[in-house]
Amino acid sequence: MLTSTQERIIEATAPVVAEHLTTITQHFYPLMFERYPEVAPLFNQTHQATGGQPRALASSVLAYVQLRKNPAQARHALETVVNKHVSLDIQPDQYPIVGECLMAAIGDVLGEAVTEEVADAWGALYQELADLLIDLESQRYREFAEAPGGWRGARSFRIADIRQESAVIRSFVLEPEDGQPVADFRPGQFIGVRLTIDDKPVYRHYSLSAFPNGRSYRISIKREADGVVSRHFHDVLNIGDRIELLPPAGDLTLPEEGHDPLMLLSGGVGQTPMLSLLRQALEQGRQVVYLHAALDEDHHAFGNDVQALARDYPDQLRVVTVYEQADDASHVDHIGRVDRELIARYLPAGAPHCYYVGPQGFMVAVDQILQSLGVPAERRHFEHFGPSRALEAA
Ligand SMILES: NC(=O)C1=CN([C@@H]2O[C@H](COP(=O)(O)OP(=O)(O)OC[C@H]3O[C@@H](n4cnc5c(N)ncnc54)[C@H](O)[C@@H]3O)[C@@H](O)[C@H]2O)C=CC1
Repeated sequence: MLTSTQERIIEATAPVVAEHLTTITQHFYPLMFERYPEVAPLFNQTHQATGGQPRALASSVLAYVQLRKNPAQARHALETVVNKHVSLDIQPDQYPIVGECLMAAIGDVLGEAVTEEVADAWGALYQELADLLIDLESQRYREFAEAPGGWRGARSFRIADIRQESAVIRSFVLEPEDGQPVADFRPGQFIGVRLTIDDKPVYRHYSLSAFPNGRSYRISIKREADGVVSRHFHDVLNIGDRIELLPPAGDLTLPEEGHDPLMLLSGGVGQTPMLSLLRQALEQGRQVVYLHAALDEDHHAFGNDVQALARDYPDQLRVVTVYEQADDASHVDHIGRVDRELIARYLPAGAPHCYYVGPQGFMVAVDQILQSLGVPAERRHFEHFGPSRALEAA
């Protein structure tokens, strides 16, 4: 609980902190990595270079400052952060490190404006936020550990199978070394992966690309030319190699039951969370349009898996395939990029929920088109693979 003096100080200084928050968070990360190099592997360094991570932290802090008086809304706003933390197995003892470095960064950026009282109020606010996150995360760790096939922390898996799905995407089937069952996840969720590369630990999370089966998990990874971990998966790891998995998490999920029609739209490797969402939606008896956009035929992954579902659910599933480039239009529904006319043609009647994942430009385009077609925000669901950001044109 903040004292009334602390509350007053937060209110008075929030606008100036908000104004400088991105500068503060940009300063914060290098400062933290210098003081505590052991936490650096928890952060994808590419997202530092692009500024995505500092922007995401700034917007979470801002959202919390604005919503903290309404606990339900504050918890909802922090859901994405909690999911990322769970998939990295973030623990309570890491919060004081962030708190200390964030306060130091605020002091460095705002200078003399940060009196002892101001620092004390913001320190208390950080502690309130940290306590809430620790509480939400420990609940999630407990629930997963108690589920049949669940665990706490890292569990050791072996690569049981590898399959090339397209020119750039490869699937890895992961089975636990202990031979015991693995817990179900919610279709659409991702899982934390911990590996050692050049003797250093690295963490990532990847969408689970196959439906829960109790025995194994599957992730499907695009090889990125400058991606340290994706190149390691593609170029170094083989069947039989060991990796560690952290709990699954993520809120791009369907309610347990539902009958509203769905439109799922994916671009490129954004199809990974869609595959299990699609199957779940069909099992729920929903009408589904699944639109997938790929660069071309060589980059089109999982085409056979989706066609198999279309055969199993002929009355429920409509598959729409879009290639940016193709010589022959006979086996695609559209050549080029998604546009308003295309989406309008396939958008299910009624009040559909729409889920979309793809490169930023794809998601921005889809979001704007759906909005213009009258799909309200609460029926538009999307997820960023890296730090969250607004769907604004780059
Ligand atoms: N939700 C997320 O955060 C995701 C991020 N990505 C990232 O995006 C990058 C590219 O991913 P790839 O799988 O190689 O995609 P890609 O380059 O193979 O493109 C996939 C599809 O998206 C379409 N597309 C791309 N930009 C578009 C735009 N501005 N408007 C409309 N359609 C557009 C392309 O025409 C193509 O059909 C990668 O770095 C990847 O990590 C990819 C998928 C999901």
